[in-house]
Amino acid sequence: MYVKVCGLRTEADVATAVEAGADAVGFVFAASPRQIDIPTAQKLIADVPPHVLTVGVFLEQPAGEVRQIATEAGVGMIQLHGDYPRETFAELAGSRLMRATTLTPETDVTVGAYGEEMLLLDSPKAGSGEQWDLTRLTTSRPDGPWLLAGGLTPGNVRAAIEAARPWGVDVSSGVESSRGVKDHGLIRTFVAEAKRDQR
Ligand SMILES: O=C(O)c1ccccc1NCC(=O)[C@H](O)[C@H](O)COP(=O)(O)O
Repeated sequence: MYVKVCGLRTEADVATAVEAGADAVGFVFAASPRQIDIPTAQKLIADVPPHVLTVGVFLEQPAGEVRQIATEAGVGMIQLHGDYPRETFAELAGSRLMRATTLTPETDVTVGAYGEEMLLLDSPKAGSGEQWDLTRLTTSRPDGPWLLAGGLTPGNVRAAIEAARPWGVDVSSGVESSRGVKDHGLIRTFVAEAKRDQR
């Protein structure tokens, strides 16, 4: 099970996620209590070993701004939230991309449909800690490298994996003690639970 821990803001957050066995770590550049600036991101990313993917998170920011921040910060992948058209993905081609979207009857759930390498199915309010109805996956479900997000916690991630059978999971709110503040014990428990029976 691929595990991404998102919204990291401190060296201790990064060290904890890496030591816990996270496969990817996320840094938020969108307006958010979790937002970090480029110099901080550069410093944190320098501490991430090469086997762990670094992901920059953006929400409805223009492609030029996304490219500039991602390049300066040195992230390995760009995660795009919002109503980005295929043209924006084409503009950012050359970077590794993750398309973050909600699941509606109209959602194209084919991984790569927009040129992305990974797909993230999230709640309508990204980073809110709100869960969504996983039974919607019975009529339409992706295949390949797709991550489930939205209100996952150490306590519900196993059940969510069994219900949705994702390729990976992504968490932010569920491993925080308060909004934007990571709880290192929760990060360790979340990663262990998500990867349980698979090590
Ligand atoms: O975290 C934010 O504040 C945020 C703001 C704007 C766009 C995306 C944002 N976060 C994305 C993520 O952290 C994850 O990909 C995911 O949505 C986590 O959801 P949750 O575990 O429910 O917080």
